[in-house]
Amino acid sequence: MNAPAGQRLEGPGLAAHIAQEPAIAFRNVSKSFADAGGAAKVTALDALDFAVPRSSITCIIGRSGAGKSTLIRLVNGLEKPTSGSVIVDGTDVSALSESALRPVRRSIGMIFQHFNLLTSRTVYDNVALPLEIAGVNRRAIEAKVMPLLDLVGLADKSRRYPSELSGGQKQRVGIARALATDPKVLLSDEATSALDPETTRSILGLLKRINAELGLTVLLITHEMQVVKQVADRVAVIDGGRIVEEGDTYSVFTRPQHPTTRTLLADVVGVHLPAFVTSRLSPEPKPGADAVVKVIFTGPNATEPVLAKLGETMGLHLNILAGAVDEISGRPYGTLVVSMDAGPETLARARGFIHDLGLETEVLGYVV
Ligand SMILES: Nc1ncnc2c1ncn2[C@@H]1O[C@H](COP(=O)(O)OP(=O)(O)OP(=O)(O)O)[C@@H](O)[C@H]1O
Repeated sequence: MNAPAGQRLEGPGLAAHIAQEPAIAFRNVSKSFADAGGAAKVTALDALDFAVPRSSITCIIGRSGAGKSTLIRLVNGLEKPTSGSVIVDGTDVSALSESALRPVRRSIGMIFQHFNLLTSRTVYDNVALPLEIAGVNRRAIEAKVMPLLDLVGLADKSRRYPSELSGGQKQRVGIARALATDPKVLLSDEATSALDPETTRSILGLLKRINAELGLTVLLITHEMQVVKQVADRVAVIDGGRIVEEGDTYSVFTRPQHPTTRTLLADVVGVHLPAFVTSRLSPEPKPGADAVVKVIFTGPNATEPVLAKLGETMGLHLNILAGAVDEISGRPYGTLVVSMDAGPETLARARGFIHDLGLETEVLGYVV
């Protein structure tokens, strides 16, 4: 974003202006590779525009081969775009030479699926490594490394070697190392994919804490939708090298628009109907059939009093078929599937009654 014409920004105005700029911006970025035979081209990213807001935790999701790794590798300059520019914290990294990239890379931390720790170095020495490379003196390194090990909960393991640590502990070392050079941006390439669900939760908790305490921007790529649900403020869906949908995690997860998003999120959010219901479900109303209705609540309001009231007021017989309460980005999302013995008119009135109480409904079909 440029300063308004004729206006020079300084002091608080400049600070506010910088704060509004995204931490990372892809501007019309394309990236193609020669295929294995070298004859044809593979388009990994296709005129992609995308921005990662400052201090957000943003997740990129997409099918295998959609372009996720290429996108993240462009951020720290491991790849150069074929065209377009990649701006990180105000610097166009795509325009920099390898030597000019070196100091910029210090402001971009990265964590990996397989941790990438040096096995011959202790925990302390792994975290110290980027500082040694940057020429920081021994005393300053110590002043930096010990608080970082404290932050990630490994102060008592500083003299251990990676082989003596669990997967979660290794990733904590990876995070401490990534933070050693005070980055503005932390990139994560499937950093929890090799961890069990409980360890994943604790690593995500740590990333959230770091994001909140240090105001660090976190950009993650992952194929684990549970990770996105737990940690991301924002989510972007990449398909065929383009961002096809993006928004706050709650909106994207509860109202996915693009077919790829719908496919990726199928079975991730809300209830799953038992097979004995789905096998009998028909899309058209039939005489004597019950309507199967999904009732959705997105706030703290529960469905049960609503359904009790509905049954009482309209004299309907309701059967609960399935129900679940999810947490997406820290907010509850509840779904309850009921069948009701209602013809078209009564069904419309029942849905109106539920809507008036602030809940949403969707007719899934009809069962005899
Ligand atoms: N160095 C390369 N040489 C040739 N083709 C490449 C190269 N890197 C990526 N590609 C191709 O670019 C496309 C996008 O790859 P990318 O690795 O970015 O996808 P991805 O979404 O990260 O996939 P996955 O989830 O499987 O890791 C794929 O078709 C891939 O084969």
